[in-house]
Amino acid sequence: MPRLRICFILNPNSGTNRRQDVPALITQHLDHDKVASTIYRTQYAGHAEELARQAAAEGYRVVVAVGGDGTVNEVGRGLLGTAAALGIVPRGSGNGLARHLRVPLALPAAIRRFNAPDFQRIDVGDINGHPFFCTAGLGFDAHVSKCFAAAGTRGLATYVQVALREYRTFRPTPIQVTFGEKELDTNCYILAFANAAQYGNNAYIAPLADIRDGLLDLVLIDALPLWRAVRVGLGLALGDLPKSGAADFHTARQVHVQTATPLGFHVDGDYVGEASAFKVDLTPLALEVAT
Ligand SMILES: Nc1ncnc2c1ncn2[C@@H]1O[C@H](COP(=O)(O)OP(=O)(O)OP(=O)(O)O)[C@@H](O)[C@H]1O
Repeated sequence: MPRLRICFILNPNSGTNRRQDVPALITQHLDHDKVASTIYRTQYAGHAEELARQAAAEGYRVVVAVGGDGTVNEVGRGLLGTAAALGIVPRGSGNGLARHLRVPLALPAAIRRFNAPDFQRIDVGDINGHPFFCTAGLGFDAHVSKCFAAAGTRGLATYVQVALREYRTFRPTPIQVTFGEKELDTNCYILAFANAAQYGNNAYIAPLADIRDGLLDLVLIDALPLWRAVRVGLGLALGDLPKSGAADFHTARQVHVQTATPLGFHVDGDYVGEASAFKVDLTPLALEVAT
């Protein structure tokens, strides 16, 4: 049997547990009779996408993102349209896609999975030309991801701190949302597009989202008074937001959004920028993953 060729793409800056020596763990936990592996290290933001595309062109069957959802997004983007499958060694602070795909969070166990991986395909979302694999969103979640990036420290505690601080001043924006036969004139506090069920850290924004159903789960929160903010927080933690009545849920393959004033958006937790028109769609089963 020829050995499975795997390329690991390591973001040296990701996550809160940077001290773990990933190359040593790969040497220790891969079965080198079954797997031939290489490690590429990213040198700048965006580099993982280029390295992933290069690894796919070099014939690697699996290209593994070693990092958080930002690195997973870059590697996934680089692999779209190629014959290589995406793997994940989760080393971020949220690890939304890894958690959704039930990749072990402990690095040795995650690495050992590549000795005999399972292959499956997942849907891929796109917002204004930016692919996403886990979630994208407009409004408060995007605003918090922008402030979080500027916060200097990572992790859930910083995220919650930033969200609580920004909650005091963030205001909703009037929007028009069109999908299928529906047209909603509403306000956007948060409009999330979920391919996977969670933002990361087991915060379940769309607990019923199926990453293989050919549909995005839309989660709309038009206003967030304190009572509802508490219920949304609980719903994220308990995974019962759809039952809570604190958010509206829809499913769609394609969505158009017009906003009264420019609104920030994120893909997979990384802030992208502002726009006042959004086209969001989903391509079914567009990416192969190895888990
Ligand atoms: N060598 C590098 N130098 C600077 N930035 C990098 C480098 N490699 C990758 N990046 C950028 O770092 C960003 C954050 O990485 P990543 O998401 O993997 O880690 P994280 O932010 O700690 O995890 P999480 O997204 O789970 O919070 C990525 O979007 C990527 O663009």
